[in-house]
Amino acid sequence: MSLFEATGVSVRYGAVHALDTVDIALDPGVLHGVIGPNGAGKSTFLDALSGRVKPSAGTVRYVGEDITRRPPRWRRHRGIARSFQRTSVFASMTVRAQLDMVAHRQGADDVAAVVEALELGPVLDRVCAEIAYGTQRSVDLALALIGNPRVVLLDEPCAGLVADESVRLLDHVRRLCRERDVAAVLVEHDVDGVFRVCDVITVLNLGKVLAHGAPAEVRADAEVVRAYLGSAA
Ligand SMILES: Nc1ncnc2c1ncn2[C@@H]1O[C@H](COP(=O)(O)OP(=O)(O)OP(=O)(O)O)[C@@H](O)[C@H]1O
Repeated sequence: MSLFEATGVSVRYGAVHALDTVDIALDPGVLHGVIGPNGAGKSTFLDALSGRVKPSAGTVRYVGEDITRRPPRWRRHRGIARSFQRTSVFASMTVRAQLDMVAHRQGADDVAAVVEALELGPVLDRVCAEIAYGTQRSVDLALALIGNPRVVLLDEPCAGLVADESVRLLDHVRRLCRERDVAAVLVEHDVDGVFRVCDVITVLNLGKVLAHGAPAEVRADAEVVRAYLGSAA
């Protein structure tokens, strides 16, 4: 049994099958990439895993318990954290105030450790609107890591970053996943980054799993190359 398992998860928006019988199994210390073209269902999948949308079919289990109908707040308190595609940072608050606010809500006391891990010490007393966008994305990641979650779901943490900022953030994600023994999902358009840092990759296309496996295996998959990677492979 894996720490976190989704089986046969489907999500419909009216007539649209955003997700069609998708499975995933997450284990501690393993970074699991989810890639696919626009509209493939990646964000919807994270929404279903984090409780933001209710699947029309399928089951989500955490430590063996069926949590399919549990809301996001319940999941966050029990160690399933999510970051969002758009930054969730409050522009007018200092970095420290935001981290403290989330720690208070979670009853957590690990702010100092998270600050150290993401090298946020120098910006702690700065207002978020005034720090570099790349650092704001690190603050986002820090907010998700407070309270020592066992599962972390990351929705495009590198959106809007330049290449070397992306490399740095993904290196952080990989290191934190290993060091903290976190089971992580990384949804990301930076395909090269995903192939570089992830241990296992699921490719979605039109709401279905197109391929699943180790990075080298997925990169060589003819269907994946045809539907998604094209000449970039
Ligand atoms: N709230 C919604 N109402 C109706 N349709 C939706 C809704 N959210 C998503 N969809 C549709 O579901 C499908 C999957 O969308 P989703 O945003 O999950 O894809 P994605 O892979 O995350 O795309 P992107 O890479 O562009 O972020 C798309 O066809 C999208 O138009």
